[in-house]
Amino acid sequence: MSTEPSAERDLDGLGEQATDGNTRLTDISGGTEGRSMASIPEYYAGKNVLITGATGFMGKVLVEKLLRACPEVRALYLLVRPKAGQSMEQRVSDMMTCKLFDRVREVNPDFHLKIIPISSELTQPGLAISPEDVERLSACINVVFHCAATIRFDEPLKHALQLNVIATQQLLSLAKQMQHLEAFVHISTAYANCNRKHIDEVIYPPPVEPKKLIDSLEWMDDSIVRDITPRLIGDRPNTYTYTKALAECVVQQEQDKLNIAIIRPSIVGASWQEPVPGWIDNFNGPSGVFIAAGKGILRTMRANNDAVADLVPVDMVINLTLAAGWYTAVHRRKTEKQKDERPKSALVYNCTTGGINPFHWGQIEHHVMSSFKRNPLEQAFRRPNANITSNYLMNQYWILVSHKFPALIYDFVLRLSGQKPQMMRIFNRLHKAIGLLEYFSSQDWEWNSENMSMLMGQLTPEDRRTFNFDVRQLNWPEYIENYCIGTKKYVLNEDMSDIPAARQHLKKLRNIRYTFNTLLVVFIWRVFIARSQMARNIWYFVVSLCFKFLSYFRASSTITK
Ligand SMILES: CCCCCCCCCCCCCCCC(=O)SCCNC(=O)CCNC(=O)[C@H](O)C(C)(C)COP(=O)(O)OP(=O)(O)OC[C@H]1O[C@@H](n2cnc3c(N)ncnc32)[C@H](O)[C@@H]1OP(=O)(O)O
Ligand SMILES: NC(=O)C1=CN([C@@H]2O[C@H](COP(=O)(O)OP(=O)(O)OC[C@H]3O[C@@H](n4cnc5c(N)ncnc54)[C@H](OP(=O)(O)O)[C@@H]3O)[C@@H](O)[C@H]2O)C=CC1
Repeated sequence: MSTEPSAERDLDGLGEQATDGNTRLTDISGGTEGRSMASIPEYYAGKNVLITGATGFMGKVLVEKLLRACPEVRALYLLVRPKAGQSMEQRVSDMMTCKLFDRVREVNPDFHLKIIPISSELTQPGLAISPEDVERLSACINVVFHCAATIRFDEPLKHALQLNVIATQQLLSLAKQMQHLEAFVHISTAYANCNRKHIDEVIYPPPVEPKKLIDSLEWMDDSIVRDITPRLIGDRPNTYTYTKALAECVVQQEQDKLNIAIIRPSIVGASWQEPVPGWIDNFNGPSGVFIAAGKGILRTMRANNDAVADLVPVDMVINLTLAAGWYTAVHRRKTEKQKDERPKSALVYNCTTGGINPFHWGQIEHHVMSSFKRNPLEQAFRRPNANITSNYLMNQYWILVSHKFPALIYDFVLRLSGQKPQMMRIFNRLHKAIGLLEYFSSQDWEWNSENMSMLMGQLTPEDRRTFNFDVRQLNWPEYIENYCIGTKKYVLNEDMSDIPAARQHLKKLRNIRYTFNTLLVVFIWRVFIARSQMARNIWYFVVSLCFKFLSYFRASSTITK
């Protein structure tokens, strides 16, 4: 149960209203309401759903799962912006041809008819939605899933604030105009409060009142904002976690007007089972690190072997999100009797694995390496052999020896053959990226995830299977193997039939390394031993010592026989 001391029973006994205004689920598995509720697919049948961030990693999985597992859903309205010379219609139709949608395409080839793209640029006033579309959405939307955000760790504060906080505020205003809205589900991050070691399923007081910050940054130019950013974000590592914390506060401010759920996933990784094991489409978080290690580029990284790696598969996060949407709407919808009641306060779901089924960075390293040795990536730079260490000096040493030195040699060879040097540039980008991730891999956090467990207790056995987010069932070695294969298949678009050739390539690299090491020894021998009398004397001394030891052990083993 919650660690917060002052909680009083909620009206229907299903939740606890704490004095901080946050609500936590109590044990309701025996409650009658859960049993009388419609199942998840029944609930979404005939509903109009609005999704932001649908072109992103999690948004795509959400759209796919909703279409596949809730085939009676009426329509999905996706807020999408035109990008890179493509219209929003073109982007959405490209998205639907992606492999991710193969399964739903098999079952319902006309699934695209349920998708209605709405042009929207979230950083613009009114989200740049046309008045006709606003009217349309206000009249028909029943559930909102807000996934859009900038997840870049190095985003300038003004932009991160604009997208993660102000856009959320504007979406909430739009939601308040929706006459038939039953649930508003906001996707946050488990790291929004990473300045704390123990994180409950509550919304913590924000580092600053969002409105005050928005007003003050409005008149400042970018260079001033850049200068004061470190002071503002304080003990948070980046503008991403800082603005996501502010966004939670903005959402909380509307909790008396809307039925709200907040989902806080930790590090979202490739899919566990659905629609296919290992589906992933980006380099964010650990995926880029795994690929760099699999390519043999990354050899060292600062991480704590014993710290919990709080990875959570994307399909589990989406299953929880859909279940939370259902629960928020069904449990919190005002009944005839409760017509005048205000919605209850927002429920927060920490969607994490570490407290229930922990796995550590050291184990991840081991399984990633062995998986890429079994299923190598094409054209690896070196044989995969990355080591993580929490020792700063050790890491710096290996960066010099295993990153910079080989990059220099490689670029030298490229220059000699008339090509443009590139390896040092790649390493510089890699160092920047892993530098931003190290904060998360060098320490661990404790999340209370009771609302997640309690929500599971509310599902029918059938829903529990279809919308499975039981992280106890995760078999980590198998998951990591599929994750690595997924990066190969879906991010790098490599063919699995090329694995024998990739293995041959690794053998070639191993032979090159043996040859290189032998040549190095011969070189050292020639330069230092063969040319200097003192080095020769030391060498003979060491060799004779070895012989003496050897004959001593031989003699002692003969005596014992
Ligand atoms: C074995 C060892 C085990 C230990 C393993 C430890 C792992 C320890 C993980 C901790 C993880 C914590 C996660 C916190 C949990 C959250 O809350 S989730 C939010 C997670 N957010 C992120 O991960 C975002 C982090 N990324 C960034 O902030 C920025 O991308 C970086 C790292 C600053 C790099 O910025 P940049 O230099 O501007 O580069 P960017 O344009 O992003 O991409 C670089 C290149 O990557 C490629 N690329 C990037 N994205 C894509 C894409 N979607 N498709 C194709 N190519 C792409 C492209 O080649 C691109 O280059 P070009 O397009 O220019 O040719
Ligand atoms: N990935 C992770 O590990 C984690 C993610 N989260 C949260 O989950 C949510 C989804 O993350 P994820 O899917 O990984 O992120 P992605 O970066 O993959 O997707 C972000 C989405 O937001 C949209 N978007 C960004 N800027 C705008 C804009 N100005 N106007 C309209 N749409 C915009 C993007 O659209 P476009 O395609 O046009 O750029 C894209 O659809 C986020 O809220 C994130 O904070 C939480 C914890 C971990």
